[in-house]
Amino acid sequence: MPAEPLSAHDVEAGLRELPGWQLQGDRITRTYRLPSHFAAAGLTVHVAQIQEELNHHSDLTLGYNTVALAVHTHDAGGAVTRKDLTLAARVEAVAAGHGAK
Ligand SMILES: C[C@H](O)[C@H](O)[C@H]1CNC2=NC(N)=NC(=O)C2=N1
Repeated sequence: MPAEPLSAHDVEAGLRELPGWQLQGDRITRTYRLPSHFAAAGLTVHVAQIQEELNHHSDLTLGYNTVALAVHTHDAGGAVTRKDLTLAARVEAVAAGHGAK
């Protein structure tokens, strides 16, 4: 079933439950800071695993000690959908375990 675009109100409500996530343009975004490059690489792999499980993929960027995500739903014309908020929540649930701030 195609994901439906969320209203601006629903996006804002969803982001209130996701500390550090924000709406930038037509994507929700978050940059995590990690204690080391290796920890950042580990979180990147973990996020990739979650994304494959959900079949929903962010633009995922590994920096020196950062992991940045930017996501919207291509199948919804680039709008933010529930799938994006679900991915964000799944990443939030594991990030601290990698030492992410
Ligand atoms: C065919 C495959 O199911 C689709 O292309 C999936 C893959 N990952 C995706 N990721 C995102 N962000 N949006 C999508 O619409 C999407 N669709």
